Amino acid sequence: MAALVEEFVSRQMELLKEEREAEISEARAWQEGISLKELQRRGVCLLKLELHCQKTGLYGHLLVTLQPQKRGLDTELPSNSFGPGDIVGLYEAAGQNNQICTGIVTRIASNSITIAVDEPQSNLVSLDQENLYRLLKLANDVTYNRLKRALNTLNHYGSGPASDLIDVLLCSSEPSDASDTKLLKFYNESLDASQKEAVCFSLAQKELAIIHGPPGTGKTTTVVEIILQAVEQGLKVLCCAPSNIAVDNLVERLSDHKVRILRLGRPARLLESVQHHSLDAVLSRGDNAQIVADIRKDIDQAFMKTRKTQDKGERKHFFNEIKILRKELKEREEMAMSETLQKAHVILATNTGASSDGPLKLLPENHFDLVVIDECAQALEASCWIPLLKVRKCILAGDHKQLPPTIISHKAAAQGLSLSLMERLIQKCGDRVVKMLTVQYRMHQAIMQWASTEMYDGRLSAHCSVAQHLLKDLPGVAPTEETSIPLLLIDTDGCDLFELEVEEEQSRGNPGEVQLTGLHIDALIEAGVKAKDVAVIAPYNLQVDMLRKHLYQKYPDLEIKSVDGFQGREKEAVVLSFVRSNRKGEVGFLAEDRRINVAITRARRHVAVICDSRTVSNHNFLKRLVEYMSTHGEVRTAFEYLDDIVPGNYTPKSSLSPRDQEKRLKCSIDPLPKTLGEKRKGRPTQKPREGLTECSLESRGKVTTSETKENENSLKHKARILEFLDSGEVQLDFPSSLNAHDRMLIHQLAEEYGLQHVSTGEGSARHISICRRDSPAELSLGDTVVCQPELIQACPKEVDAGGEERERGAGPGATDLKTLHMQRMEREREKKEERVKQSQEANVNLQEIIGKKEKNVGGKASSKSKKEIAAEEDFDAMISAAIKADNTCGFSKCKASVTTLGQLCQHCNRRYCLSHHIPEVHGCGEKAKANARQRISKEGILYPGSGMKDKSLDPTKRAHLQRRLDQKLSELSKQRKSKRKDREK
Ligand SMILES: Nc1ncnc2c1ncn2[C@@H]1O[C@H](COP(=O)(O)OP(=O)(O)OP(=O)(O)O)[C@@H](O)[C@H]1O
Ligand SMILES: [Zn+2]
Ligand SMILES: [Zn+2]
Repeated sequence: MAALVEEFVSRQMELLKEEREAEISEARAWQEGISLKELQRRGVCLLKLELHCQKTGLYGHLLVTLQPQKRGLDTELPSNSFGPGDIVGLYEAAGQNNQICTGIVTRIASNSITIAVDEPQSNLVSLDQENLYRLLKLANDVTYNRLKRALNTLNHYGSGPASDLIDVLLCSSEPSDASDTKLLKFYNESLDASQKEAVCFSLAQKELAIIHGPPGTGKTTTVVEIILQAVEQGLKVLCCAPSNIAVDNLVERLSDHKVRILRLGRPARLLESVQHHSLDAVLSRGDNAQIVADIRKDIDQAFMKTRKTQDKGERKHFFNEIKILRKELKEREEMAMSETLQKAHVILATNTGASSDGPLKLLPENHFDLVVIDECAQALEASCWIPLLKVRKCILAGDHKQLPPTIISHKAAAQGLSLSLMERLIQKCGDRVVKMLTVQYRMHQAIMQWASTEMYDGRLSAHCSVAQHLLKDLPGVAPTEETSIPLLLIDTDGCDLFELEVEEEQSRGNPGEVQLTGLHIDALIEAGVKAKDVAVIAPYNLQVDMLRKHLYQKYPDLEIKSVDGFQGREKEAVVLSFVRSNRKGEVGFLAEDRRINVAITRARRHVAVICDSRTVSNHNFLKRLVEYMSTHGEVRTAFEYLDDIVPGNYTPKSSLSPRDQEKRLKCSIDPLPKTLGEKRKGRPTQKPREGLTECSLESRGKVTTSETKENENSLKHKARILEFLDSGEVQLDFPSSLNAHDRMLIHQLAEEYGLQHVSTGEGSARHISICRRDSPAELSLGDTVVCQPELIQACPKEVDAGGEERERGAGPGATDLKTLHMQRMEREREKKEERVKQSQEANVNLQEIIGKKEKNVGGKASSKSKKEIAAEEDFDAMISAAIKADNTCGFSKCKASVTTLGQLCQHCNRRYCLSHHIPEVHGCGEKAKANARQRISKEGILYPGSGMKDKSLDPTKRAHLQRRLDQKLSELSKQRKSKRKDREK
């Protein structure tokens, strides 16, 4: 038996040593050969500090408060990573390495930092108001030493309270039979059956009970009930967790009840309900407090005197006085503290905070009856042994299907350091010691179901209060497409939104996904979701940084963090950027299933996953996630957003290799899925790639795209077309500034009304025109290609033979884009049908007029030409999307470029040069006035100019952006070239 313990201890020691060395060498590699200035920049050093004050704190520790040098301009400390509990070295600013003392940070504010100085009694520190000092963060070995001490104690454990427990936890000894469960009166009557069962079970067990609490199942609620019941039974409880936050969480929850609780260590949360129970606060309310305060004052005064006097003898006298005062102080404080500790029903601390070199040394060995460790699956096992050695029984709560403790050394982790006590015991003892909570109170059923199946044996169920809840049910949130679905997959497959390859960087970023994330967040916020209710989660720090840069300014309340930073938290909506997108199919960090589980299960009402399904599907677990999202949620392809994220990320025409161009061309010359009149035949004939595409095709039926903007635009275009039909004019030109989507809308509307439509002009001047079929003019403008009979003949086969013919020419990438495109078109068509139905209902009169027109128009247009034009147009749309800002002025006869200095008229949607952009100049005066009147009466705001809010950029800014864009494009194409070369080598 002793041998088993010894073996366990020596193994743990080895792994901890390994970890400690990794920690130190990481810190060293990081600080070596670096100037003090650079260290300050990295947040681990504070230069040029002056003494603000020194006081005597708890235990007679000297508390030194430092602040930035007043002479300097900064009254604030530079940004830094100092925090309470950090070990620091205090140095004189002059000279390289004269350390005065070490200490622990007790308080840090924006303009001051306080440290508690560890001083040997012989070397009393006295700092000088005139001097300058600096602080350097030191490697903290307090934790390591405490872990080692606990393991050593375990190794030589005699007959203390924990002997039986040690046998159960480490040796072959079986847990004893449980005592009879008593009928309990629950403090919290609303506990569900699985929670009540867990409470009764935990109390009845003799040595060990484990509560497995999957996300949102009320683990803490259950633990609180257990603690209350234990106190009711007269037990003294030591309650621990690996992090200060988790401890504070329990303190807060317990503080609502009539139990005496005491929080050791420094609370991380500043909540009154938490601070109130800290040891300092409790002591300061005690009987002894006044006396102790008096003594401290005496010490401080004696200190002042030592500084004033120059006389050596006198100084020595004062120092002696201080020593005596400190001794008295210490005795009185310990007495008060011991009393306080004895009186408490529940003492809470971090695992390492429960160490016997802290206040707990003041309690007798048998004081505690029960240790409860929350978030046990995230603690190093050695740290659990610190509290465990004090009791005969423990209750462990946590979820080993979420992330294990963070470990720096890969080797140590691989050899078992990341295996938590909880997980190890479940492996060892099995279900006999475990109760799982099975009702969850967080996630929509659809979000939960995935996690339940993948991680929790399908045992979870969603409480009815959350099972169907959606973002749109939140107050102030409008029902939009985004707020009405629990699951959304935005797939970048085939869109070339690759991850960044940063050399010598472990971390990864993906600018395309950053943009997509931004667009989706825009949609959520526009619908009324509050930024503070949204979490943006990425597995890589680089991506987190990039997302912050992109989003914080716009939405400061957004929380953007790594997965690990969100464990234990929840948000109404979660947007996940998976980052990885590469040809090799590497998923790296994502391969940790528990990380993905944590990420997804933070969400209450909505999860959006942005990923490259092709890359991430190389990992089976992720593949199943993608499949789940595809069958149970909505799938969009990033392709649908490309219009909006061009040109920063999308490869423009100019920088494509000829082959790529050809590929693009091929894949985009797909006819639109059989347009009007041939309903439901539009599905692509080619075989979709693997599961995903198939799933997304299946799920497409559920899609109810209703982006309000799109509708608005479509109504606008429709109105214009109706106007045109009424006007008796022959031809209607749409501005070349229209984006690809608008062109598609127009194309569809033209089809709907049996109008001829065609793209005219070259390059940037290209725009779409429509005309009547019966018109004698038949689009006879200059260089316009009308209906292009040659083109139809050039590739009749392609049009007729359908998918197979085209597939031959296009590579796999092309097939994907094609599929995506087909899906989009199918959706467009469905939407259009919906719109037609709506307008039929609402606009009977208008429809009658159109009906007459349509008769005149003569519906039999060449369907081939339609398809051909559509295909050509789609290609055109892609290119124009890539070089969006590219036009000439919309004023007839003006040839000025509007690429950099153009402005879009909101009324006619054309882009004009600076001399023609005023509505009155180019003929939109009336509309502008009407609009302004409307606006003024609606918003009560008067905008300058023609009464329209000018959303366009100011010209200089625009020019600047254009230049940056050009630079970026040429950079990208250079990069691509050099990469290709590398590959060829
Ligand atoms: N029996 C219950 N009836 C109603 N609501 C409950 C019940 N139990 C827990 N909840 C609610 O579920 C939410 C989560 O509870 P709690 O904080 O205890 O969960 P947890 O499991 O500790 O969370 P985590 O998964 O982050 O560890 C809380 O809002 C809580 O009020
Ligand atoms: Zn002009
Ligand atoms: Zn205009």
